[in-house]
Amino acid sequence: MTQQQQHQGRLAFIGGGNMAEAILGGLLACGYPLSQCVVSEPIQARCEFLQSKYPGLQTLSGPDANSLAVQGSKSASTTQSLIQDGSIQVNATAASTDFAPAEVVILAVKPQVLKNVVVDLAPALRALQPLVISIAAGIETSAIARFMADGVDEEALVAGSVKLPPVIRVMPNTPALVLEGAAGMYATAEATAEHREVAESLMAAVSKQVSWVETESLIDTVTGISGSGPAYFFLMMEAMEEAGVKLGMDRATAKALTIQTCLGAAKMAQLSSDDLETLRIKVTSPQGTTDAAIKAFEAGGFRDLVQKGVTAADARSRTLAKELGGAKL
Ligand SMILES: O=C(O)[C@@H]1CCC=N1
Repeated sequence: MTQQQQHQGRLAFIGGGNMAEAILGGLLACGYPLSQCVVSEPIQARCEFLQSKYPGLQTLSGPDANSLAVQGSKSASTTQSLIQDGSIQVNATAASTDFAPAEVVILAVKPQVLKNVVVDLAPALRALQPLVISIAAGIETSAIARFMADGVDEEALVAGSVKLPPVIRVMPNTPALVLEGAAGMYATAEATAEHREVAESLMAAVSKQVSWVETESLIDTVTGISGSGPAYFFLMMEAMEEAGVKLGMDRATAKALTIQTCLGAAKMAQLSSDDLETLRIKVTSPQGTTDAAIKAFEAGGFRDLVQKGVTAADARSRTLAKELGGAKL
C-alpha cells in the first residue's frame, strides 16, 4: 500500500475549483474511494462538470451546502427533504446520499471568501473537530482559528471548554493537475503527528514534492517559489517561443522545442547528483553559444530580476494575510 492510500476517511472539499479538482483527481487516481469524497461548490455548472468527470461523486450546491458537506447527511430521506424544500441540491446517486461527517475538511475557496465560509462553518467545525486543511493563499492559521472561534468567549477558549480543530496550511501549485505538484505545508502546534501524516498523504497524491516548513512565514516564501512558480516558467517559455519566432522559426516548432527543453532540464536537475550551477556549466562551452546567451542574461540582471519577482510574490502573500485575515471579527 502506498503512503497516499493510508488515509481513507471522509473528505469534504469546501470549494470545487481547479485546485480542489486537482487534489480530488489525484486522490481518486491513487485509489481513494470516491464514496468518501464530497464537494461543496456554489456554481451549479461546475458541480455538473465534476459529476460528469467523476461519475458518482457527491457534489453539493446551495446555501447550506458547506455545512452539509462537513456535517454529513444522516439519512437519504434527510437529503431528499432538503432537495424538496429547495434550499439545497444534492447531486449524488441515490445509494450514496447518506454520508458521514467529514474527518478532513479541505478549505479550497478563494482567500477573499474564506473568512465568511469559515465563520459560517464554525459551530460545525468546533462540534466535529475534523482536521482542517487550508489551501487559501495568504490566510494565516491564527486567522483561521479566529474565524473558527467566532461567537465563542475568549475565556472558554483559554479554559479549554471550547476546543478548536487542528489546522494545517498548504500551499500547493497547479501542476498538481498533472500529478506533478510541489507543495509546502505548515502545521500548528495543535496538529498531531497523525494529522500531519494524513495531510501529507493527501497532498502527496498530487505532489511529487511535499515540504514541511517550521515557521508559518515560510509559507509566504513557498508561495513565491512553488505556488506562483509555474507562472514564472510559463513566462520564460513564452519568451523563448517568441524569440524563436522572431528568429524565423515557426511557432509550433519553437513551442515544442521550448517545452521539451524545460521538461528535460527539470528532469536532469532532479535526477543528477550535480548541483544546478554545475549542470549549467556542463552545457556551457567556453566562448560557445550558451556562454553568449548566459552573458546576455547576466548583463540584463537576470538573477536580480528573479530575486525581485520571488520577493514580490512573497511580499504579496504577507500583504494578503493582513488584508484578509488581519481584521478582528
Ligand atoms: O496568484 C495567486 O494568488 C495564487 C497563489 C499561488 C498561486 N496562485
